[in-house]
Amino acid sequence: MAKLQVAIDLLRIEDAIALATKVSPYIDIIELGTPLIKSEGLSGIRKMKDAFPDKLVLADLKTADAGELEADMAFGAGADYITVLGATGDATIAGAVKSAKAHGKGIVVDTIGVKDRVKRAQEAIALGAEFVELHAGLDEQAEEGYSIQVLIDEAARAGVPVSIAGGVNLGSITAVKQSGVTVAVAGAAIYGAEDPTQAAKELKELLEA
Ligand SMILES: O=C(CO)[C@H](O)[C@H](O)COP(=O)(O)O
Repeated sequence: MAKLQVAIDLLRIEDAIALATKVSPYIDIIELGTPLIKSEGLSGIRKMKDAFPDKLVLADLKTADAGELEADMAFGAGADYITVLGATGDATIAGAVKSAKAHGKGIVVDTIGVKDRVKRAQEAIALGAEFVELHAGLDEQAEEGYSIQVLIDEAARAGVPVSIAGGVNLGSITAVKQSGVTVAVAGAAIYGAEDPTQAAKELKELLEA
């Protein structure tokens, strides 16, 4: 069964925890988005984990260098997963994986900006990542002609554990699920919904259908 991850792209940890409180019954992984971490720092990760000790907490660090050090910092603050950029070198991914193994946690490699996402996903799993995020970021989503279908097609042929992020919503989540993903990531479809609790509930139901 695929997991549901909420990407919280808010700027204040109080707002993020309030949102997580509303949606957590339907969520497997709570993601602190990159802007939230830049705004609140490592203490934001600690506050979220303290508020939800039984949930998996993902810190979307998008680490580009010093993989082992940045992973140590976030795992020390309570993260269960961190993201490392697939666009960076293998040594950075390997360093973060070393830290994850030492802490009993996991690395997620984010393919944002990577030309051949499927090839890089396979390489990242070989390096020890737990799963790879096939990701079209907010800027790519805003480009004319963007369709999540590209990610869905890539997930179906990846042959390794992947998540999809970039426009997962009530209209797309069934196709996302059918592509065989390990995790479906929904940000705006939840935090931007009029009723985030209902949105999370419906997304979870479609994922489990
Ligand atoms: O990591 C991100 C941006 O870099 C977003 O959290 C991720 O893309 C979620 O997107 P959406 O709001 O479309 O679900």
